[in-house]
Amino acid sequence: MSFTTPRHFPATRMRRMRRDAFSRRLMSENVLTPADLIWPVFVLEGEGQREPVPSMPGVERLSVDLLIEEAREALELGIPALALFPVVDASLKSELAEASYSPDGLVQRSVRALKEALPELGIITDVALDPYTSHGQDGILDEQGYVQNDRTVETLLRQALSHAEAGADVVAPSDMMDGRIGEIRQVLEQEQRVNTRIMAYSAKYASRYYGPFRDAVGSAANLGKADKSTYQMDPANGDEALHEVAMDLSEGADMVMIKPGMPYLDVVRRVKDELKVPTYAYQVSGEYAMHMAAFENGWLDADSVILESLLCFKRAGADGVLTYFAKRAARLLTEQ
Ligand SMILES: NCc1[nH]cc(CCC(=O)O)c1CC(=O)O
Ligand SMILES: [Mg+2]
Repeated sequence: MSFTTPRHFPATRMRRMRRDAFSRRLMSENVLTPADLIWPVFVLEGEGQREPVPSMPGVERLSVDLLIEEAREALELGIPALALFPVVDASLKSELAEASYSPDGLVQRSVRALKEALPELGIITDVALDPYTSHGQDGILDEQGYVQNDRTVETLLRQALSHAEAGADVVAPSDMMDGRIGEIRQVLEQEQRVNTRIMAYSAKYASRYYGPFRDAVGSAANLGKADKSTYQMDPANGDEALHEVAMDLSEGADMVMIKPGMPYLDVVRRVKDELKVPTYAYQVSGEYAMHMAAFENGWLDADSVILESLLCFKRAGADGVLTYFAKRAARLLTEQ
């Protein structure tokens, strides 16, 4: 018996196709392109304002004039859309979040300015009250501190309509109240806004990976130790995500989202398999912060890990990814 010759030449050697770049490329099942990326951004009042977010190195809050310049680059890199989040001054926060639907609020003004400067760039607005409430919850509280569903939905309707009227292409309710997609859809139809798309944060989990985002928009201090588990989903649950997504679709959502991203890719896969609709995932602030911490320590190679992390969303079935790495990734993809 010779040890230099295998006894059974395998008919299948998986490594044959991996031997050369051409055959690796031919059998590649998924591809990441700039068209898969949505860039979440934080907008500030004022002009010429730029503030770093300490727990998200490389991410800045920008006033809209500077944001337009950054957004122009994103558009040139092939990024289809950005998702806008406001940093609301503490003096405008209240129990009832009235500032959320002001026609001249920061978001509404920023949408108008962005659409005027860059009409082809899709603008997605966040429909939720947490940047506007004095307590940092996504809704309006009763005397016991419980977030009231239907009372909150009334305010979300006004907020969503004010975004649509400012010119938002997509409104994205991230609040997890029941029934809000159907109500928003009905109001948009009534107000002749039939082409305003709804991206529903359908399966949004009560996650601690949102911490750096809450620092960025300044809701962390107001929220304190309170959590959002009476309306956001339990990380233990998967079937429930399908129920949530199916309901939002039946109420009129055009796109659905799973959030957070990387620890929840099984949910993305299940949603895509079962419902076969435009499905997005959010690589959230905590995922960004973890990566950046490792990059800054020299523990992971930034460029290749960023692209790998985003490609894996595609493999899991996502049609697109909201990621703070959007511009960096698009630049890398353009250079490749
Ligand atoms: N409704 C607010 C909202 N919209 C997006 C995020 C998180 C995004 C991120 O962590 O990157 C949150 C935070 C929360 O629910 O507390
Ligand atoms: Mg729901």
